[in-house]
Formats: sequence, C-alpha cells, structure tokens
Amino acid sequence: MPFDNVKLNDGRIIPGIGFGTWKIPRDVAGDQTQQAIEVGFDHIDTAQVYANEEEAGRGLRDSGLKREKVWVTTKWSGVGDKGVRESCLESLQKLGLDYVDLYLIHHPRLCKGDIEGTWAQFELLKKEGLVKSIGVSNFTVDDLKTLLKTAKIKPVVNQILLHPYVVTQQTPLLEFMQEHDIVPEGYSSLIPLTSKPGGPVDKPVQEIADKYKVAPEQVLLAWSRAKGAIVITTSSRKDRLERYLAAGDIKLTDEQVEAIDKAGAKGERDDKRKQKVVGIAKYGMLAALGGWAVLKLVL
Ligand SMILES: NC(=O)c1ccc[n+]([C@@H]2O[C@H](COP(=O)([O-])OP(=O)(O)OC[C@H]3O[C@@H](n4cnc5c(N)ncnc54)[C@H](O)[C@@H]3O)[C@@H](O)[C@H]2O)c1
Ligand SMILES: OCCc1c[nH]c2ccccc12
Repeated sequence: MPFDNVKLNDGRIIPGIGFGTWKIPRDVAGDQTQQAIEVGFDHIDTAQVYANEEEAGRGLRDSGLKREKVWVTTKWSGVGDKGVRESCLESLQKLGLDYVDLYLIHHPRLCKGDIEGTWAQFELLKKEGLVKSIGVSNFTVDDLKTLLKTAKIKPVVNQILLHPYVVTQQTPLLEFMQEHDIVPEGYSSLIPLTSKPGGPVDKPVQEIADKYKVAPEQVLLAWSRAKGAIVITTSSRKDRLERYLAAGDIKLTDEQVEAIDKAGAKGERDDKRKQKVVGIAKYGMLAALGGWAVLKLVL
C-alpha cells in the first residue's frame, strides 16, 4: 500500500510520497521517471534548476498514465534572471504540460528581499490556471511570517529538509506550519543512511527495522510521515522505489518516533560540539600566527 494522500489547505489532494529528479542526468531522467511511475509513484517533484524537466515530462508521457492521475510539482529557481511567469511558461513547455499541480518558490533568497511581491506573482499564476496550487520551499518561520502578512492565498506546502539529525532545529518550523495549515514536504529523509552512517540514529532505526522485518530506509520514511510530512525521495533502483512505496504501511508508535527523535537530537548536539572545537582550533591557529607575525616585526 502506498502512502496515504494528504488534503491541502486549498482543498486539493496530493499523493503522500513523491519521486524527485534532482541530480538525475538528462540521459537517464526520462527512463527513471517512467520507471518510478510504472512502479507506482503518481507524484513527480522537479525544478527549473534540475535541468531535466523535459526528460521528466517525456518519462511521464511514455508511462502512459493519464495526466489527471499524476501530480506534477516544479519549482521557480530564478534561473537566468527570468521573471516568474516567463519561467513558469518555460517549465510548462519543457514538461509538455498545460498546467502543473504545484509550483514552488525554490528558496526564499531567490526573492531577493521581496517575498511578498514574488508571492503575488505566484497568486496570479494560480488565478490564470497555469498552476493548480502554490507553495514554497526552504522557508523559515520568519520567511513564512513575511509572506503571510500580505498573502491573499496561503502556501499549501513548505518543502523542507527533514531527517532525524535536524529534528530539534526543524520542530519550531513544523509547529508554525501546523498552526497555519501549511503541510511539510520533507526531503533528504535518508541522510542518516546516505551521509551520516554510524551515527546515533542507526540503533533505534535498526531495532524498529528488525522488529517489523523491513529495511532501515523504510523506517526513516515512516518517521518523516509520522512528523506529518509528504515524503519526497528518489532512486534509480527499482527495488528501492518498491521499498519506499511499501513503507506507507509502516505506522510507528509514539515511543518509536521519540526514540529516533532522541537519537537525532544527540547527533545534532554532537555535530554542534564538533563545529565548536573546529572553530576554537581555527581561532587558536590564527592567534598563534598573529603572535608570530608581531614577534617578527618587533624583533
Ligand atoms: N527543495 C529543495 O531544496 C530540495 C533539496 C533536496 C532534495 N529535494 C527533492 O527531494 C528529492 C530527494 O532528495 P534526496 O536525494 O536528498 O533524498 P533522499 O534522502 O530520499 O535520498 C535518496 C538517495 O538515497 C539512496 N538510498 C536509498 N536507500 C539507501 C540505503 N539503504 N543506503 C544508502 N543509500 C540509500 C537512494 O539510492 C538515493 O540516491 C530530490 O530529488 C528533490 O526532488 C528538494
Ligand atoms: O532542490 C535541490 C537543492 C537545490 C539545487 N539547486 C537549488 C537552487 C535553489 C534552491 C535549492 C536548490
């Protein structure tokens, strides 16, 4: 069973797991998108800056799935200083679509200090019917507060970094979004496996995986879902894609979520301590070098 669908604040229904196309080379992006759809994904997440919208669109068409049966998200990434509407039209043309389901501001810094004005342009795109829903990505609480001050339409989602090693730093943002009915879309859920293996999260994740006879990556996706997020993930491997979808069946208990949170928070503290030590060492070296230079001048 795949992940449950999620109802957005504009009344539309989004599939709870999406296949992302970041870093997929153009020569294989079409086939990988088609493979994801054939395995059962009905939600594709791409972006202007991923430079593979054309191929993702081809994969979509080659899958034979009807347009209305697949959710397509793309993002305005401010490539080449094009305006928002021009970028959107170009993305649609590349994807071979006459609308996308969801259009996101890829990062607040792309708004160059004018979040309100950029969002107003997104609202116009929705009114024009070029995009069905509008949202944001990588927005902090302060960025969302700025946007909400003048927004006529609320963002439906905020696509954010979400994995156990950022749980402490992201919790206030998740709480703010819940208060305002903005759904989190979590990316890089598998960081504990892909870039931080051997960390404190491994133990509780493996224990849960053993108990349920599932793979660790499935537990991490279930954790992200338990945090209320739509999961955005990816793989070139069919077996992994199948496992991701099957993770929709895993419902973690509050105690299991807490055990992963606790281990994640420990990892966050350990990282901060390491960064502090590196900072002090750098400062010490600079001070020693300065002292040596002064001595050379004086002597
Ligand atoms: N909005 C943004 O700024 C932003 C940023 C990053 C990603 N994204 C989106 O999210 C998507 C997924 O991002 P991601 O790649 O960081 O996600 P992810 O954390 O889901 O990692 C996916 C990778 O994990 C690998 N993997 C799966 N199981 C594994 C295992 N057991 N051991 C080791 N590796 C394993 C996969 O093969 C794949 O390469 C992107 O394609 C993009 O669409 C958006
Ligand atoms: O979405 C993946 C991360 C990423 C790649 N290029 C970008 C440009 C702006 C914001 C995020 C990204």
